[in-house]
Amino acid sequence: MSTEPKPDLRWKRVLLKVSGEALMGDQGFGIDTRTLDRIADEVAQAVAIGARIGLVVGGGNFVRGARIAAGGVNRVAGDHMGMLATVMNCLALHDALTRRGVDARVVSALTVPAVCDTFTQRGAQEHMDAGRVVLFAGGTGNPFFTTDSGAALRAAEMGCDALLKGTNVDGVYSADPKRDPNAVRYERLTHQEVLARDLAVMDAAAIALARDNAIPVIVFSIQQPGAFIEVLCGRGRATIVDG
Ligand SMILES: Nc1ncnc2c1ncn2[C@@H]1O[C@H](COP(=O)(O)OP(=O)(O)O)[C@@H](O)[C@H]1O
Ligand SMILES: O=c1ccn([C@@H]2O[C@H](COP(=O)(O)OP(=O)(O)O)[C@@H](O)[C@H]2O)c(=O)[nH]1
Repeated sequence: MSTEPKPDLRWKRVLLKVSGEALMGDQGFGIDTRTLDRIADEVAQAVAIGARIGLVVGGGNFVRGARIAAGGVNRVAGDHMGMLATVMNCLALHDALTRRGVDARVVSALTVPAVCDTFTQRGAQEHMDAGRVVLFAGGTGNPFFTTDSGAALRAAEMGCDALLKGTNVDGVYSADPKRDPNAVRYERLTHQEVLARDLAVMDAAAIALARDNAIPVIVFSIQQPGAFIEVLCGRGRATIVDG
């Protein structure tokens, strides 16, 4: 048994949202297995230091309903495709976690019984309470929603201490930092400030749900190796949205 002292966790029961695009790594599409393995390593490390983890994975590395609809496909069909993309990402991450000996389950809001269990609040809660990593596939299970909203919903249902948004940027900025080189990064904001200033790092429905349930949202770069563990311990480069 390791004699290494375990670091103190600032957040013990968390919902980690990983954007689909983050899984692409440097590729333009799909899953980069090196990135997948690194994220699985970090989740395994978090479990080893005592964190309870629910995971919502996006699907933007494969399909976004709105983008498909812009090309003429029916929006609901496009959103169903997007939700199926989240199932694929969860299956990949589940496999990577299982290979590391982490006890994990995929539960989907969009029922695909041949490949994973169907989400129920009670079943998922039991898994989390037992220390299993729960991968929530299918977002909310409804078209016209996003996996950010799915993440806020599951964070509330699972009684999580915080919603950790692991994305491609290292926090919330005054404007989209990918478009505006003069955008300023914030250390701390309230949910209400994010909504009032229309800071588009997360959709408004997700921020409002987190606000209404007093769930802090922490935005950090999942691209940065080690950042997830740092954030779990209350350190590292991130924006905290709270209060
Ligand atoms: N005010 C902002 N602060 C930080 N990031 C922002 C902001 N506005 C827009 N973004 C964009 O939001 C993205 C993060 O959201 P995410 O859900 O991971 O990706 P997407 O919205 O493409 O699915 C970043 O890649 C960033 O370019
Ligand atoms: O509750 C949900 C969650 C997701 N989606 C669909 O799945 C796609 C992928 O999710 P998202 O865009 O949130 O993924 P991310 O941007 O995090 O990769 C979305 O574009 C939607 O088409 C949906 O219809 N309902």
